[in-house]
Amino acid sequence: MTLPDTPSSPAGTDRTFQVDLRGLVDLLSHHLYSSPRVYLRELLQNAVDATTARYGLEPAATDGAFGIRLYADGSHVRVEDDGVGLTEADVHAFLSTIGRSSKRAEAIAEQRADFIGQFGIGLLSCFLVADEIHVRSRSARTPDAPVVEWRGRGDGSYSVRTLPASARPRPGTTITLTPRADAQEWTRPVRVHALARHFGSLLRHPVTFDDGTGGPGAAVNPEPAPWARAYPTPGARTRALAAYGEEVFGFTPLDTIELDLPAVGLRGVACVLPEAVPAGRRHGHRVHVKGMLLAEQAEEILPEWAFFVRCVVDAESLRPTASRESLYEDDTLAAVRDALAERLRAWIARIAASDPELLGSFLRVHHLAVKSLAVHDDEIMRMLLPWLPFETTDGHATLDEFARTHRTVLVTSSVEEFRQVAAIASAAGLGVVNGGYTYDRELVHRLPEIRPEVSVADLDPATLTAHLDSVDRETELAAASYLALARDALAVFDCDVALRTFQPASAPALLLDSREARHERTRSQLAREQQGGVWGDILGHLRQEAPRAQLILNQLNPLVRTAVAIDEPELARTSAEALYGQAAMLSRRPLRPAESSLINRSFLDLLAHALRKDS
Ligand SMILES: Nc1ncnc2c1ncn2[C@@H]1O[C@H](COP(=O)(O)OP(=O)(O)OP(=O)(O)O)[C@@H](O)[C@H]1O
Repeated sequence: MTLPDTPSSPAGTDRTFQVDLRGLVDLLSHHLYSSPRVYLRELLQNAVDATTARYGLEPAATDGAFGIRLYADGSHVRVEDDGVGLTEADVHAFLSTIGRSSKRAEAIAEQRADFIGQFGIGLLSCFLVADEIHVRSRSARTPDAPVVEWRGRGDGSYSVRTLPASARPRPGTTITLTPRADAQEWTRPVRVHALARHFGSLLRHPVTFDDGTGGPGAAVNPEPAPWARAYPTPGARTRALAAYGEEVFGFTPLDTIELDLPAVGLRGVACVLPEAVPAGRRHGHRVHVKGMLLAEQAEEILPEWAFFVRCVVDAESLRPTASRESLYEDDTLAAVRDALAERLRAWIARIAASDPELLGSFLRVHHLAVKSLAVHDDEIMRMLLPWLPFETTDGHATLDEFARTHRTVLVTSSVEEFRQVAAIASAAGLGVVNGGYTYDRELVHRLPEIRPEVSVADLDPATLTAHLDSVDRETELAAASYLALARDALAVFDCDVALRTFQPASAPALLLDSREARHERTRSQLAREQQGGVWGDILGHLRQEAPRAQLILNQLNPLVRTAVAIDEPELARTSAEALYGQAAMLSRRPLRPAESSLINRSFLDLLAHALRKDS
């Protein structure tokens, strides 16, 4: 491919980047901001920063001397502040230069941390709802500078003119937007008011809203944040925080935990969820920075295990990203996350020590979260392990209750193993805990650390078989030929067959089939299928001495007694297959195709036999 000849400029001529403003606004709206509504947050944020700068300039000014007024009458949206204002030079430098921000200027470097903005792009978000931004400003830093008017348009053009002092008698800035017809949704008075409340309810400078109908402006942030107010009693404080949590999140918290990290100027409240959430599903938290709502779904301020709370926090020193909808993952954020996690642990420790009723309700709902925490946290494990509920052969019980009746606690490694053995183990007087759920087995094994008198062991099929009573020699001999037939019929499943007595007598058979045994069977089956091939050799070499599955027939069961006495070989075989099928179904593990067809076949054979007998 040849490039067309283009008139080339002499080497080394410097040119200036051209910015396609429409393209840039499109980029912001589709990739940076989640919705056009952020225009109002950016306008408010600029007004707040300007007001903060004005207080910096006039530290003696009384609280509330400088405010922010918001108007929306359906045709215009206007934000007016008593902030530091702009001179004509400022307007050229900051308003007309994308990416430049007065808040990064060296002169105010020490104040930079006081501002929310820093990127110099926020104002562009106004183009999401309007084609033109109109700014009229008067500088408080240079009081005799003329009033300056700037009009910036979405096509990238702008104009600046100066006006006499009477055009804006006091320092500050007024920004007016004339919304496009397609943006009415975001600029209607009711919506503007709602957005102002949404983003600005915790702002520290007074903000009012006026819908142009002539009434007095409504306060957007009439009260300080609930944690910053004074209350007559600690109870009143707790109730107010819970009511705030309910207003923000829509649920009545089980409890509230006040958060206060002076080092980063963070305050807020964590609301304990009254209902369980699926493990690992993290809930977003509301993060305000310097009062401005930044993120509604921030996950990063708490560790993963803290999914039992939702927080509202307001921080001075967290850094927003450019979209201002999430936080920079920096050292401060990591330190905040650790410190907040510590607060939650302290709350758990406090209720564990002093509020058993609350602890009970908390663990009923959030035991999964606590288990995931206890696995990595020795202190929480020691404090709470005795109180945590587990599925056991005595039903749902805390480990403390369970260990009182079972000095040896057996634990299964899977839910299905527990299902297989629970009824029989419990009838044999064994105490078994279902260790198949996430964290449970690991936690049960740590019980002796806090209850040294208790021992914990893994329950394997052999342990259980050892607890089942053998039958007497005579019975064993009488059943020998049936057992041999049954072993032969079930050899394809690598399953041994034995006769024992165990309770409950209503259970005809028990299939002890550990996960390792099943893996081993799958492996040897593959090795057989691949015989001679490379894979067959490899799999053949991997043969392990894994336990075989065991079908244990219950001599106490009337059906089994009849079966072992059958002298018709075909029927005996079918009955063994049927007993295996029923025991496999009872274990509730997924059946293999060969097992399903065995169940079908044995059912039909037995049916045919029964019908033949009747006819
Ligand atoms: N209400 C205002 N009063 C005074 N100056 C303002 C006002 N609004 C905007 N400015 C000036 O315009 C500049 C650009 O504003 P813009 O919102 O685009 O960026 P920013 O606030 O500096 O940073 P960010 O992109 O993080 O919001 C500001 O740095 C500030 O100098």
